[in-house]
Amino acid sequence: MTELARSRGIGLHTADEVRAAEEPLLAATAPGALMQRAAAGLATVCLRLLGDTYGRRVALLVGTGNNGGDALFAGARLAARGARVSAVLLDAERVHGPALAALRRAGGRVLPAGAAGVEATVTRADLVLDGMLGIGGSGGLRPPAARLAGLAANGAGITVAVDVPSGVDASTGAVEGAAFPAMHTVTFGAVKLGLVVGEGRSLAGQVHLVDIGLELPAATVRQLADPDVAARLEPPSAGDDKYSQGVVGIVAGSSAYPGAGVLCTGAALRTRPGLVRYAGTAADGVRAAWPEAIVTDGRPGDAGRVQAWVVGPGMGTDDAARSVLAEVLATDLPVLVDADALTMLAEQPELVRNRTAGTLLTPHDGEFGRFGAGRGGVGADRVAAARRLAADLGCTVLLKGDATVVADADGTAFVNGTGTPWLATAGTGDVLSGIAGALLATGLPAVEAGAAAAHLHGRAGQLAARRGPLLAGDLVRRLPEAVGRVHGPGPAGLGDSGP
Ligand SMILES: NC(=O)C1=CN([C@@H]2O[C@H](COP(=O)(O)OP(=O)(O)OC[C@H]3O[C@@H](n4cnc5c(N)ncnc54)[C@H](OP(=O)(O)O)[C@@H]3O)[C@@H](O)[C@H]2O)[C@@H](O)CC1
Ligand SMILES: [K+]
Repeated sequence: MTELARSRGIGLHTADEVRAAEEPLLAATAPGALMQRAAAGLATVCLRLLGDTYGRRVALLVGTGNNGGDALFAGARLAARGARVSAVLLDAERVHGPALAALRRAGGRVLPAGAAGVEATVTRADLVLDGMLGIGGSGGLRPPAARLAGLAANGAGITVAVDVPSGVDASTGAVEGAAFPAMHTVTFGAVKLGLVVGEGRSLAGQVHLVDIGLELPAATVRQLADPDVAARLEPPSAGDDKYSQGVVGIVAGSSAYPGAGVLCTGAALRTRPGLVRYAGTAADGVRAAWPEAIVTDGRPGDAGRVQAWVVGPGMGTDDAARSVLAEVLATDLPVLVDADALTMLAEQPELVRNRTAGTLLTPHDGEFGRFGAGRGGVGADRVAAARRLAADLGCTVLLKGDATVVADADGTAFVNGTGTPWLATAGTGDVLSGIAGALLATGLPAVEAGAAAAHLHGRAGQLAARRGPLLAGDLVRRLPEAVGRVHGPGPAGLGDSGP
């Protein structure tokens, strides 16, 4: 097995996939055994978070399904360790009976959601466990559940979601109205896709996976970790020269606005310093900033041989820009299309439909909406949106966001896990394009190059944000450290310990 095949990242699964995997396991195990595994794992995480359990106040928010059962059984385990546990029931008539009995046996207190003491119970708890809704939830939280989520948000305790924060769609991360704001989510059997994408990402907090013995099909959506990205960044070998490490050509910026060309070229150089070529009207600015680049103010065809192109950031949308875009897309090389080039491409999508080499489009939500398949906007399901545009154009789509999604025309997708809100800054997209273009030139398939680039970009952002507000140029400066970070400290134990 190759290094790349081994480093496939963490699988992310939908609620339907988890349900399908649960069925045979439920049939093959004793009744209630899976719930006991879930509750034991949940209680272990809560014990770790609480530290000393004796006398600590724990509030359970309990819904009508098995998610509530998990919370009650875990609460019984915490009560047995000396915690003062109170269960707030959304519906006292419909609650997991054996789990409620277990909590009562362990000395837990039970009160209905409408009782007078609920507000104090939830807001003064040291830990609030959200067992209102799991993968069986749908639509926005109903009012009693929404009220409890609000109390937990205003309380002082550690907030822990059981399987999924209530109100978050487990498969898409979408939220309609209120949701439980979790500092931690303890999830069972598989990491649900909705915990890492869309609004779900910030509501889930830190995700803890408890193994309950589920056997899932190979995931079609994955998240790369540092070692997975390292496996995609082949370091130069002894026999390499400046041409053999992958040469990227950059078409970005303009004479009036050279910044995008400078940032994009710099990011490519800092990712794969072997050789970067630049062709465009920001040539003077790029030459001054990056004497290491080979620069021409001519057309792409004048730049010399490259293995991949980046086209678009800050290049404008005039006739000259349109003709340059058409020239680059007519090559049989991988091309990354960003910013102004996306605006032009949305008017002429046929330019990419029949390309044989990889094409990586990197839209933000606004640019996404300009394409036919993107009309109506990205919507609540960001993975489905990226897949839709990729399938329509036969391309790879990197949809930027808090958790960037990269999807291929065949449905293979990655959700990025690194980054910081500080990345929402002018010019950071130009940097991402330079990184991804440099990786495309090394021969990585577009979906892999996009996923690895998003990860590196987020890591560079995290490193830069340690010093406060970041500028796009700070990302470029931090890229070598981000590359070093994903490779790890190495055998000698030297290197930056990271953020
Ligand atoms: N299966 C297994 O082996 C294992 C499963 N496990 C656990 O089970 C969980 C799945 O359990 P589940 O299927 O019982 O569904 P669950 O998420 O508890 O919710 C269903 C209830 O919610 C209600 N409801 C729905 N929408 C709502 C809304 N918007 N606002 C308010 N209420 C709403 C709905 O009510 P109804 O619509 O019927 O009135 C229904 O009664 C899973 O996430 C994991 O924690 C683990 O123990 C491991 C083993
Ligand atoms: K929950």
